[in-house]
Amino acid sequence: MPEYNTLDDLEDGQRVLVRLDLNSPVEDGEVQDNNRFDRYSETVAALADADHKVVLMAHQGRPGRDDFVSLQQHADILAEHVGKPVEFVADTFGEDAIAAIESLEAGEILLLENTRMTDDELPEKDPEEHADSEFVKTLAPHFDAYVNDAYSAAHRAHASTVGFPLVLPAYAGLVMEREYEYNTSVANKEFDGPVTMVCGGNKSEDVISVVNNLGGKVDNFLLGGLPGELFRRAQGYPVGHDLEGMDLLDGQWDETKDTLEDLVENRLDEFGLPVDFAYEGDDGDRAEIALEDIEEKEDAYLDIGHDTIEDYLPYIEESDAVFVKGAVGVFEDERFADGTVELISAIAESDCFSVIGGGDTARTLDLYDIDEDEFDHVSIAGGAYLNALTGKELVAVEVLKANA
Ligand SMILES: Nc1ncnc2c1ncn2[C@@H]1O[C@H](COP(=O)(O)OP(=O)(O)OP(=O)(O)O)[C@@H](O)[C@H]1O
Ligand SMILES: O=C(O)[C@H](O)COP(=O)(O)O
Repeated sequence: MPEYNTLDDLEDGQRVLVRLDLNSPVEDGEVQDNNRFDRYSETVAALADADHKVVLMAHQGRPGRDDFVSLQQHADILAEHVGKPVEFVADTFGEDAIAAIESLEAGEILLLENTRMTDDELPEKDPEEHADSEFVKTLAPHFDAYVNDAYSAAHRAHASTVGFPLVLPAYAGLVMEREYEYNTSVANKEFDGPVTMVCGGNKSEDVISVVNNLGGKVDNFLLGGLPGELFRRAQGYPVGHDLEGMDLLDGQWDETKDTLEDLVENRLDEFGLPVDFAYEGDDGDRAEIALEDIEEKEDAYLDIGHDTIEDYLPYIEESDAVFVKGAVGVFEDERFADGTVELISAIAESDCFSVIGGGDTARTLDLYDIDEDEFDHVSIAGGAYLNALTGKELVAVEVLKANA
């Protein structure tokens, strides 16, 4: 029984305001199609098919950054995925927006302008304060219901995520429902056999947070990416140093050194750590070096090596549940994708319960043609996925629950 209202509780034929998370990569001003559009098209189509007047809100980028652009292109991309027109109005809650909302017929879809283009959306505030903003007070009377499907923005207390559910009957959308159920499963579900988590990426803080919060739930943490190097550095190996002109590892080392040293001293039996690394050889090809042969760091290590992959595979094969947080190498470059692709493929082949995240890592499936259906869940969230894994509440989900 869900702890919040879902689309099953929503009567047909209403005026529905829907919060999506269409935040996407923008390259040279062009919004890049990605799996968020595909996922959201299901919710949007379901609402349109139920004869609702469907008005969508979403954000793109952050003010001051290059990716802070209009949602005009998002409307066109979404329309392709939904298979129906998606109107766009370049206004958030002014006269043009209201006119466009009021002229909508049952089953039609309208996307409003980037929510972060109104000052009322940011910064983080209490739901009550957001509910009292002009943005919420102006738009809400034009609707019968609010649907939040923006799971990946559910850790943000913004007007569009926490203000509207205080003044309108609120429902979780299809993406929200599925993400919430699966991403909290490592914290809330019981598994009969071993539970393994593959942790990589480029943020050691994220991995420390996962390791500290899930010690009792996860039996094996298989480490790669930057955290893999820094855990080895904490044991005294000369890895995890920045090369000239880079600033990824040494800064993180300064911030996390004490915690990492404590973890490798006291909880070593929970960790799988790299025994070899891949780097770019003189000819530009992938080269590998064993940890024990590294005398002094001379190269940037961009993937776990094949001996490490072989060490890790049995853990995956023997687990009842496997979760992924972060890629174990720079998978965007084919030369350094072996670790990530081989581990994720092994999860796909196993019949264990499996969840793949976060935002960057899920792209591996698209890039290397790995079928999403092989996993129980592939998350499209980054920060919200991390919060859910580590048992932290998501403010927008809590507001939905309070409104149920
Ligand atoms: N050894 C490495 N050196 C540098 N970058 C690495 C290394 N291993 C993995 N990465 C990079 O880490 C990135 C993914 O890291 P991140 O921690 O952001 O994971 P994520 O959870 O998938 O994403 P997000 O939290 O942004 O949603 C990838 O883009 C990958 O290229
Ligand atoms: O893409 C995301 O992870 C979400 O949309 C959150 O974006 P934000 O970190 O800019 O709030």
